[in-house]
Amino acid sequence: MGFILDGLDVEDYDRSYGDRELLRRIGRYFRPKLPAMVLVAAMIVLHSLTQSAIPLLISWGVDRMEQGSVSDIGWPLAGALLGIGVLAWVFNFFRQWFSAKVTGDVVLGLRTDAFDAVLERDMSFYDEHPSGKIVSRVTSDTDEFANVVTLTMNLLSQVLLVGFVTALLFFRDVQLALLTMAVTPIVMGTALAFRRVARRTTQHAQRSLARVNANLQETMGGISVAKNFRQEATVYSEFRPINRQNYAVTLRQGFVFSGIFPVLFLVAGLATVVLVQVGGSSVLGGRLSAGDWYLFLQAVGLFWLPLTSIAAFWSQFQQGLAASERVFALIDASPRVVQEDAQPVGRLAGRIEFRDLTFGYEPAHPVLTRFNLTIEAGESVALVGHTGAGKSTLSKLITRFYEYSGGQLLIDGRDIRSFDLREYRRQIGAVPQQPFLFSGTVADNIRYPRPDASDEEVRLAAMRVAGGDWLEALPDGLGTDVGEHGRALSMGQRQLVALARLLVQDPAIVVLDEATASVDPLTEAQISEGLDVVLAGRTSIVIAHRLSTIEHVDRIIVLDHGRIIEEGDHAALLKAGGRYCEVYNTYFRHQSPDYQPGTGFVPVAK
Ligand SMILES: Nc1ncnc2c1ncn2[C@@H]1O[C@H](COP(=O)(O)OP(=O)(O)OP(=O)(O)O)[C@@H](O)[C@H]1O
Repeated sequence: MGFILDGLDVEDYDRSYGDRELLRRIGRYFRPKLPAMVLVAAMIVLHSLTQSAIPLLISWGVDRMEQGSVSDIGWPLAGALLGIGVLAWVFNFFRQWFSAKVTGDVVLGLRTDAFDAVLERDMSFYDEHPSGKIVSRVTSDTDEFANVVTLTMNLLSQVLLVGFVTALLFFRDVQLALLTMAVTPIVMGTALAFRRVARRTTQHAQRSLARVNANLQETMGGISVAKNFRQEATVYSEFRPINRQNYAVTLRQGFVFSGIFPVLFLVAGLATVVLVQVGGSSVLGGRLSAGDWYLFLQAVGLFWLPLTSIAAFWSQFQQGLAASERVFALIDASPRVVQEDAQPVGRLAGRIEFRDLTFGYEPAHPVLTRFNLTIEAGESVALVGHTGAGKSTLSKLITRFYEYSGGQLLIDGRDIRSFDLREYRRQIGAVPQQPFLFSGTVADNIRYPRPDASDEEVRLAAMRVAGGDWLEALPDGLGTDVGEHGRALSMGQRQLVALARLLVQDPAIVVLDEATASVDPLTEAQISEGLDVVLAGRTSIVIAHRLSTIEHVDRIIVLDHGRIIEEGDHAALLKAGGRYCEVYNTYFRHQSPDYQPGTGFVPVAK
């Protein structure tokens, strides 16, 4: 069992809602659909009425035949049955049509809300939860919920049918009707007992599907790395147990679910046997007409099927509730980045001050402790330090992707928590090491931060980056399709697009993680030139990987284990012979144009 359930634990944002709370939430999505639902209800009533009229008509026919007048009623009876059959078909058609519309609209609403929630989540959420699992909540879980909505509509119709048939049975013969009813609690009781186990196995199945999705998503994302390192076998061996687990869990779910029907049908079959026996002797004893007996057997047939599906419905209903619970948990996941106010931001000058700031991805392991740093408006700062020193962490706090636990982060002297977050982020230009491009053209990507930017603005922005020479290397210039994730462009070209995109955004503060990937000297020169233009007049924090950057910034900050251990400009720091020289020797020395292997070390004072 251990293996089967490994890794299927709840996510930390999962929560349990009471059934009533869940139904109330679901009800909110149905409320706007009330008129369509009234129509569906009307169609359900009419359909159930016509369906229960059929055995009634036939039983009347049987009684008449018994009295020897078959030729009188043969054709009218056949005509009436055909008419009622056609009516039942029409009512059913409209019921299905309207209920498909209601279901579609409700799922549309739920999925939109789930997607909005996904967009709203903090970056920390994405660090902690694999994107495949999140995708699974937005897709499979909302689908699961849709199934339940359809089922609920069917159930309503079946409840009505059972209601009509029960009334009919009591009307014809109270004793036989009571006998039929006696079995009902057994059927319902079996279904209720089944309810718990069904819900649990379903949750496991949903979680294991989410694991499969997460694994697939990661594999697709890193397929080039896997192929590069010839790790296909490892990827496969990681996927195999997850896939096997999904198989085992789904099989178990199937086993549990398929268990209920044979049990319910057995109970129903035994009850029918009793009714045939008791009803048959009543007919022979003259207490019941052959038509009534026929009606009973037909009605019982009509009665059991809905009853068993009502009972089985419980488990499927639970399945849908579990799915909706997961979607609501995603929608309700509480944000960690909390703004205390939503003050208008205005145009920022860009002064940044970390004041006694404490932060850790996990509270128990702070990355920054009482950290202090002031960056003046318009200043360019390079962050250097060994891996894990805390460089990206500083940029993630400025972009407000993460919440800090102590101290203050002030922008232009104002608490970052007091800003309208959307407005604030519009003035922060963040460029990751590998700029992400969306499918579309180069122009679409440059326009991304401001969709209303004119073609001319886009062209000017592109021209300002290295004089626009880089566009000549693209087959269709600005109209070139960048492919999925920008794969049709070289890494250097993607960086140039990202720089032009920043110019269109026109942020007050730029946070840039320089690419480590080497590009050809021409593109390198174009990127350097582009950077000069983009960073001019803005506060810039560059996680520096290029020698040309550290040589040109106003100030270099050397970080180590979340502390500033040195700061100053390139020349002064080299002269000081401190920790900066170590970093220089490790990361930048070989980028010098006069570099010869094994030379260019700067002495480090002991
Ligand atoms: N999402 C995360 N969850 C948990 N810990 C993290 C996360 N991101 C970074 N850390 C930890 O925080 C510390 C600082 O990491 P950070 O990414 O800021 O370093 P860095 O100086 O930018 O390193 P690099 O040059 O390798 O990008 C490291 O110990 C790292 O392991």
